[in-house]
Amino acid sequence: MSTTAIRIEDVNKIYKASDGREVQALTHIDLNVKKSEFISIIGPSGCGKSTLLRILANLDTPSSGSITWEKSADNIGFVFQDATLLPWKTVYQNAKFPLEVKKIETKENMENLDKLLELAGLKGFEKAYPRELSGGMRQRVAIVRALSYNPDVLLMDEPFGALDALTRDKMGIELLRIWTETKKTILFVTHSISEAAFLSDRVIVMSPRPGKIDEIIDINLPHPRTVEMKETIEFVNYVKKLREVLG
Ligand SMILES: Nc1ncnc2c1ncn2[C@@H]1O[C@H](COP(=O)(O)OP(=O)(O)OP(=O)(O)O)[C@@H](O)[C@H]1O
Repeated sequence: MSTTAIRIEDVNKIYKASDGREVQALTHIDLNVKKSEFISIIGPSGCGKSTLLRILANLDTPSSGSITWEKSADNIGFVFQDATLLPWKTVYQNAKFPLEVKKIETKENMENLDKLLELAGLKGFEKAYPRELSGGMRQRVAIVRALSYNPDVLLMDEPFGALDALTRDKMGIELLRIWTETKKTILFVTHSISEAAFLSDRVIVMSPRPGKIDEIIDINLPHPRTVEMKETIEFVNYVKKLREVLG
């Protein structure tokens, strides 16, 4: 039986806009995220996807409701749309930066970092600088960096949004490979219905603001997932269903 990694209960978020107006960004969000589950979150612009991720990352607080972590709320990795690498540091230095900051450059962590760089196809590029990398490679460094301290949960906010369609497809496959190897719990925000269907165990569909969960769709496609699967009736039907729910 799968255990719960994060329990989100009746989370609401109201922002105070600069003109004094109140903006209800999230309303009654209830969700049990299972351990090692891949969840995507889709919904129209402004429905609160990033807000939910920011609250989970402890970068913001809910106005009401609660979030309960199976382990520690500190044990999370965050990947944003832009890789946000430090331009003056090499691939290796960027990837190990959190270990340096947290002062946990142990033998085990350094070995794990080497494994992750290999898994992400970055072996041989350790000494390269971000400006010498493609967008996809930069994003892979950001993913390795987020995984370097072995977080249980990875929060990803449109991580492939700035990539071209082909690179984006490849990155999806890479991410699934890393996910299968590392068994992380992943929450993944995307604007792409097809990407959500392809990557996920479950897709959370949110309604327009004030964001609430409209529907949760289980994606029962086998693993490992391949690009060819996108041509199957099952996959096309999932995409159709998600599009219908989004309205
Ligand atoms: N710091 C803030 N102060 C006031 N309002 C905010 C703040 N952050 C977000 N909002 C509002 O909350 C709502 C949800 O924003 P959020 O960025 O979470 O949406 P989103 O679904 O991630 O959007 P997108 O898909 O466009 O990235 C929006 O109406 C936004 O204007």
